[in-house]
Amino acid sequence: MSDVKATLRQTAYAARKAAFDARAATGAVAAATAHLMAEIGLPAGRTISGYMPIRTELDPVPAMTALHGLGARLCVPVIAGKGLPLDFRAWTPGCALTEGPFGAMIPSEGDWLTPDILIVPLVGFDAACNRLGYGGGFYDRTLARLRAAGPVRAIGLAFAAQELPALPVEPTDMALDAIVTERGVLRP
Ligand SMILES: Nc1nc2c(c(=O)[nH]1)N(C=O)[C@@H](CNc1ccc(C(=O)N[C@@H](CCC(=O)O)C(=O)O)cc1)CN2
Ligand SMILES: Nc1ncnc2c1ncn2[C@@H]1O[C@H](COP(=O)(O)OP(=O)(O)OP(=O)(O)O)[C@@H](O)[C@H]1O
Repeated sequence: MSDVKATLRQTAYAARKAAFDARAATGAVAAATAHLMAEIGLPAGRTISGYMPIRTELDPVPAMTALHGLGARLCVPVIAGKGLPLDFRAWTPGCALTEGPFGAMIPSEGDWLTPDILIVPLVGFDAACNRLGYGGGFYDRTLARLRAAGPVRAIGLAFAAQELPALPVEPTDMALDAIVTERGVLRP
């Protein structure tokens, strides 16, 4: 299973890099941001997790900045430890950041929040909204914990080129509620 996923990861990385490199010409980030804002709906009073992009991930910061301006509380993931769910620390536009594990920036200080909407980074996805990440299982553990506690919406954000044929699904894999790309919104 992990071999199959590793091969799929390589395919999705290459596709993501090509889409990332072309993003200024395609306008993919602005288009995906607009679809994401529409999918989220009214942000006031919500606690929404975004992420600080690493490598060639689609940049969610324009959407996070807009959502903050519309009255949402924003937060970003912080790795608590191997095999543990993610924690989420409050983020505001321009807040002080330090480098966390794997190169993702994390807020230097701030409250720990529990998101009710998650904007989820990913390497690859399929038409059923299954998600392939970097292989740490962090979002699977996090979504399992959050969904056990109450309703949450997990929205993947990706370039359309990151779509793969049907992914192998393990019992611990948590599907997303929707995936937003520059082409629109995909639902399972
Ligand atoms: N922007 C962003 N922030 C995020 C995540 C993410 O996917 N994107 N995460 C989502 O979970 C967490 C970070 N998780 C990560 C887990 C593994 C690797 C990684 O590069 N893994 C290596 C293989 C494993 C290793 O070297 O030990 C790799 O892919 O080469 C990166 C991030 C929290 N913050
Ligand atoms: N809720 C869970 N409890 C225990 N182990 C889990 C859980 N969720 C995932 N795992 C384990 O984590 C490992 C990595 O999972 P997977 O390959 O699906 O990660 P990923 O979704 O690609 O990574 P990430 O979410 O960090 O980006 C697997 O061995 C899986 O069994």
